[in-house]
Amino acid sequence: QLRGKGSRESGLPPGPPTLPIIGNIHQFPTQSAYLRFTEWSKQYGGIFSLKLASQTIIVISSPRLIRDFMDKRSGSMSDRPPSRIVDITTDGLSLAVARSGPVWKSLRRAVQQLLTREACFWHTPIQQAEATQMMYDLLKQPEDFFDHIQRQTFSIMLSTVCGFRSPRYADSVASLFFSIQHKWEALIAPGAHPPIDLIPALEYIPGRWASWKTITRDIRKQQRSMYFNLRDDCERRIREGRRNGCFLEDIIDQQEKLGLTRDMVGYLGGVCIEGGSATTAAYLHRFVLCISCYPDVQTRAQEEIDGLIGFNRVPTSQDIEHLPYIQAIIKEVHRFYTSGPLGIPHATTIDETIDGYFIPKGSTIFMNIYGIYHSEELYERPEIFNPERYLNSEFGTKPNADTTGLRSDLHFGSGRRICPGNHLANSSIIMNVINLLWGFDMKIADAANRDRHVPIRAEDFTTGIAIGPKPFKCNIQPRSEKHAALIREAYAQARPTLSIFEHELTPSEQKFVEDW
Ligand code: HEM
Repeated sequence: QLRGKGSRESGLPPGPPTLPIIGNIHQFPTQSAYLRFTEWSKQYGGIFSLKLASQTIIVISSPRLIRDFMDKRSGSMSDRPPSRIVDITTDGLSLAVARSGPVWKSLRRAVQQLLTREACFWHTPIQQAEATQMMYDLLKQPEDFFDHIQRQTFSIMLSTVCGFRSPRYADSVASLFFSIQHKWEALIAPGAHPPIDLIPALEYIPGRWASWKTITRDIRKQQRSMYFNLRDDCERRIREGRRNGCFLEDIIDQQEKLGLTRDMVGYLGGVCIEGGSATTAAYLHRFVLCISCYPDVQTRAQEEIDGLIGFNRVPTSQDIEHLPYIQAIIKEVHRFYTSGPLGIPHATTIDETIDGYFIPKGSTIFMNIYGIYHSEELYERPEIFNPERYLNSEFGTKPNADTTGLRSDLHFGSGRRICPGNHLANSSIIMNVINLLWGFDMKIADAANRDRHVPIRAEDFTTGIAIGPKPFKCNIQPRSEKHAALIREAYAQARPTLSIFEHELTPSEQKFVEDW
């Protein structure tokens, strides 16, 4: 039975040499797999394979192959790899990591109602009001910018999905959510836990020698408690005749038609909050990092925005149409260090061939977004944060680069699994980027790094499926007293919109809102 195990079958794409039985297990990175995958892609090309015992892994780092294989043949490319850890934690009910099949289909159909471009239009007022509170938070406690960003992205999702908000970060449901989410993402990242899917016997090792068991059990308990409580609150409000038009109310109304169980409804709310909070927060953290480490970019962006808006009003997201350099910054932050460098892995449901290679049914497919965004064949000095590249060409690529298949939203994934939250994410990003550049000067607080261009250092980033910078210090100050006054005024005007979602605040949150 063991004969041939671990070796690369003929017809598979090339890849690093394998060892008998284990294949490439010994070389598989336990963290930041995107960096190793990118090195291998330089050696083995736009498609390469790895063997983890009998399991086949395919890594695609070519935009053309992503288009031809993952987008065009999405029907057979939209499964997720089986994962015992995911099953134990979520019972297979978490949309983002669920296997394709009737459960995923029902969940995906339901989530799309919340996230169409038209539906997102209705979420704009709360997004705008939350972005305004964040500017106000930064006036009051600039040193806590990292938490203010997380609070904001979480609170937007909580309001749209569950109909109430989280006005502060410390000791709140927002901070609890992020602590669970960071553990969850780190647990399911490629290579982060023992290979129990390949060696099922590992599951029988007693818990005291297998820390993943305790972590998995804790995350399951914490996620279910949070997500099911949010669902229960919503059901209670419906029973008491106190609807407020949130997404979960619609879902509960249509539960039968959509084929959802109560557990699925709970996980649906939870996965929207998961999908929308950490990724967008990580983007904004990266934005602040890049913009504060590249002061010349910040100055140029502020000149552009001052020329359009001046100092007599706060910006709105519609201004973005007239701000080409800031549009370029938004794209460059995605390219420079994308939130999900390998996306979420897909899996094939039938045997496939591509470019003459054989891809067996059940292969795990990684889309190496980081590798594409850092390809020297596509980008001039990809390791430098340089928004100007997007003023010179649509995709920011160098002259004569082969851009076949490249698209500007690769960071949202591919095919039928493509991120359904892209419209919501884009509008939050635009609002916050414009606000921050208009209202604040951002400088990296570490004297050694000030005014020096940041290198990309993986060790400064979290590890997990979605990554962002680890907490860092940044001096954030309003650009003038006039800006600060306009922010205070805008916050006062945003209060009525925010208060629509404040019907269930705890007494201490209520006091916070009154005193803030
Ligand atoms: C900057 C922000 C965001 C980034 C970079 C991002 C990126 C991604 C990526 C790469 C995937 C995997 C796609 C694939 O498998 O091919 C994904 C899936 C998903 N995202 Fe996002 N996302 C963001 C914001 C959001 C928001 C605001 C929501 C709102 C609810 C959301 C909800 C989801 C869900 C539910 C899935 C799973 C889809 C499925 O498996 O069918 N994301 N996202």
